[in-house]
Amino acid sequence: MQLTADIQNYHFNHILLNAAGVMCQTSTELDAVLASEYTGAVVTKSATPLVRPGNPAPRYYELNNGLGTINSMGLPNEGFDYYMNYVSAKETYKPIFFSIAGLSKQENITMLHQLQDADFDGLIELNLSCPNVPGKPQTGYDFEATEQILTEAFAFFKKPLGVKLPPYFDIVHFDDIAAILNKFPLAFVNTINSIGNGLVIDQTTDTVVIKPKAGFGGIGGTLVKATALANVRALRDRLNTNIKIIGTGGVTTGRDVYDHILCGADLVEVGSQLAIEGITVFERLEKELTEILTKKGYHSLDDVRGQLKIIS
Ligand SMILES: O=C(O)c1[nH]c(=O)[nH]c(=O)c1I
Repeated sequence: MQLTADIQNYHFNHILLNAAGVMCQTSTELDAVLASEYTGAVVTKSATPLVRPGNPAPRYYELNNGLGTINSMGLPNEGFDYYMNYVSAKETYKPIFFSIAGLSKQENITMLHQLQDADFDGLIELNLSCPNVPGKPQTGYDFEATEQILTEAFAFFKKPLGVKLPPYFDIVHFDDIAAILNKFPLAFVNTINSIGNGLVIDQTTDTVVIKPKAGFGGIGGTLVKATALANVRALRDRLNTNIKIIGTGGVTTGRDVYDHILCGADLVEVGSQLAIEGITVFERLEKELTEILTKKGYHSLDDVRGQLKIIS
C-alpha cells in the first residue's frame, strides 16, 4: 500500500506525525516520535526565543468520556536554541518540522532570520494560532496581521515555510484567509489548531477542570473532528495546489485519517489521541487506515486524496 506524501523536495514514507505540542517538548519525546516505524516526520513544540514554564497547572485535562481534551499549556517550551541544537545534531532521514510561536511579530521575524541563517535542513511551521497565552490574540484571526507577517517573512525567508491555522467557522473567512495565503509561496498549511477557549466542567465539584484563564482552554480530540474536516476541505478547495495541506484535529481512528485525506490532506497529525494513547497510536492508525484502503480496493492514497463526493 502506498502511504507516502511529498512537500516540495521532502519525502514522507508515512503520512502520520504528532501535532505540535504533543510528545515533542524534549529531545526524549522528539526521539520517540522519530523512532516510531509508523511516523513520517516529527514536529517540535512551538518555540519562543526564551525558555517558558507555561501556565500554572492543572492546565491539561482528558474528558472522561474519551471524546476530547482541553488545554491551556501557555506555550511551555525549552526555548528556541534548544530546538535548534536538537535539529542541528539529529541524524534522521525523516523530515523535521520546526514550529515557532513568538509572542510578537518581531519575535517571529527574529526566529525566522535565525532559521534562515542556520544550516537547518527541514520545514518551518509558523504557529499563528496559540489560544492560550493570556492577553495574546490568535494572529490567525487577524487577517491584516497574518498578511503583514507573511509579507515580512517572505521578503527574506527562502526555506520551506508553512503556517498553523486556527479553525474558521464562516465561509467568508475561508475565502478571506485563502486569498491571503495564496499570495505567498507557502510550502504547506496545517489546519486546525485546537478550538480556542472552550470550557469543561467537573460534574462532581461544579468546577472548571483547568486553572489558567478561569478554565478556558483549547479543545481537541473527537469533539473537533467535524470542524477539522471542514477546514481541511475548505482550504484544499481554495488554496493553490502547490500549497500542501496537513490535516490535524479529531483523529482517533484510521477512518478519521481516511476522512482527512478524502478532504485533501497530504499529511495527517495526531494530537489529543497521541497524548491519551501514547506512541503506539501511530501503528494502530496506520493498520486501520490500510484495512479501509484494502477493503475499498485502493492501492495508494493518491486514489483517495481530495476525492470526497458531494450530493449533486
Ligand atoms: O497552550 C499551548 O501551548 C498551546 N495549546 C494549543 O492547543 N495550541 C497551541 O498552538 C499552543 I502554543
